[in-house]
Amino acid sequence: MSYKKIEAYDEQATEQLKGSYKGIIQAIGEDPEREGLLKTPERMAKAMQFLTQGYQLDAHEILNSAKFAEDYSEMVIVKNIELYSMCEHHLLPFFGKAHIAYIPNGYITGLSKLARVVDTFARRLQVQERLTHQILDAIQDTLQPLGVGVVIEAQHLCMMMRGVQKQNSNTTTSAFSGQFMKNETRSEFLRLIAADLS
Ligand SMILES: Nc1nc2c(ncn2[C@@H]2O[C@H](COP(=O)(O)OP(=O)(O)OP(=O)(O)O)[C@@H](O)[C@H]2O)c(=O)[nH]1
Ligand SMILES: [Zn+2]
Repeated sequence: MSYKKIEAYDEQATEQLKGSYKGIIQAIGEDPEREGLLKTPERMAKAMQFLTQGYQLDAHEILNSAKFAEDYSEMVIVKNIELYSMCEHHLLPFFGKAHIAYIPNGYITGLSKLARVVDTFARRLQVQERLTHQILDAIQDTLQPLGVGVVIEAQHLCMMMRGVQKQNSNTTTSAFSGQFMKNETRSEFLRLIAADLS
């Protein structure tokens, strides 16, 4: 596998994040020197690097690493790909499911690579709309299929734990290209994932 995976944490980033998180712990009135919190800045530093590892990943490389010539031109759908991301406004998680479809045009990709592309863009500071488009663009640019459809449904903790405090709101975003601009193709995709949409 040629693309980069996070296997070791960056020492400089870890040190910088540790210092910042210690400051945050102090600023909220806690004592970073008490036993339970001693290792917390380091844990947080590593957790944050894990949650933002998408910046180290290249979606084009991922898709190209398993791009196969294949004479299949029906819709390929991978649905219910779970995702965890972080809203760029509050750095609180949003999480849900992505559904991806494409119609090959001479090339297919490894199915797991579609899920990896979701993680590549989800593990960054995001808004759901941009996440949806970035996934679509990466697949469209790399495989140049006849069309791509991406639907994401997610719940945003910044709307649940704080702020407006709505526990049941679900946000759905979608992006379509090529054949999916046609009503018939788009409807087929939406019908095939409908059972999983809430
Ligand atoms: N469009 C979009 N908005 C988002 C996303 N994640 C969070 N938000 C919203 O970003 C907005 C930021 O609004 P601001 O008024 O600047 O922030 P705020 O004062 O914390 O807003 P409240 O959440 O309403 O308390 C909020 O309405 C959030 O619900 C996202 O993925 N897409
Ligand atoms: Zn937010």
